[in-house]
Amino acid sequence: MKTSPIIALDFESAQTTFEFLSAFNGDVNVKVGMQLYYKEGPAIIEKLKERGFDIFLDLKLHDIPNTVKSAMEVLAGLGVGLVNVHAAGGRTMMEAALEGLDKGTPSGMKRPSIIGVTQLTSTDERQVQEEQLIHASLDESVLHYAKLASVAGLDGVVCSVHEASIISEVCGPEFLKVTPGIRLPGGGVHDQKRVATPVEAKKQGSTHIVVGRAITGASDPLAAYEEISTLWKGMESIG
Ligand SMILES: O=C(O)c1cc(=O)[nH]c(=O)n1[C@@H]1O[C@H](COP(=O)(O)O)[C@@H](O)[C@H]1O
Repeated sequence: MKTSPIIALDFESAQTTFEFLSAFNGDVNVKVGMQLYYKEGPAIIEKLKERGFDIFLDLKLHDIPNTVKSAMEVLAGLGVGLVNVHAAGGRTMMEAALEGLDKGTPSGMKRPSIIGVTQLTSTDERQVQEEQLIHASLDESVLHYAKLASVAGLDGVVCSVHEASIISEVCGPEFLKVTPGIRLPGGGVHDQKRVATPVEAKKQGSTHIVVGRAITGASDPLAAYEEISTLWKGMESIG
């Protein structure tokens, strides 16, 4: 997947999605999540591919290994660039996901990259301790899941910007660190807990940023995208 920001297409239908995308060209990366995929099904992927977009299909699979393997076998045929699972599903489940992807990728096509969600960016320290009853810090939990994903053979993880640097140190700079929770300085945080700016994301070693409402909710989405993209890419030439 290109390193451009990934726009989260959290829209209710194909119609609103394509109205929004009419201002953008195929150079942007897009993310299709549960809402849009459950509404429109695989057809939305085909339509986005026709427009030339690279696609992150964010369905966050988490089930028994056999079910995840079979589902990944189906998703592998869609021609998306990136898919994900919850790392909390465990090593065997992640290995099964990878096996399903390998099996389902049509010959001549590249296997989609696969990443494990560590701790959602809407999760904070208290929830890890009290709700998940994990007797470790949030950072330790994220790193634990990143190591588990790495051992299972996954290409990377979803994490917040705040854990990207330690994950790079432990799992290597090539290991994907896809970071949502991106906001411009002073932007609304909404339901996110671990947020950061595009500049911070680059400094901390994120390989990709996922941006939804900071772009889709802006009065001028294209201008917001370009501002975020410039901040994100601008750092590349420095660092
Ligand atoms: O896997 C994801 O994409 C994801 C993981 C995570 O930990 N946090 C997270 O926000 N996301 C997704 O990233 C997007 C963030 O949207 P905004 O908060 O509007 O920028 C949403 O589509 C979420 O579903």
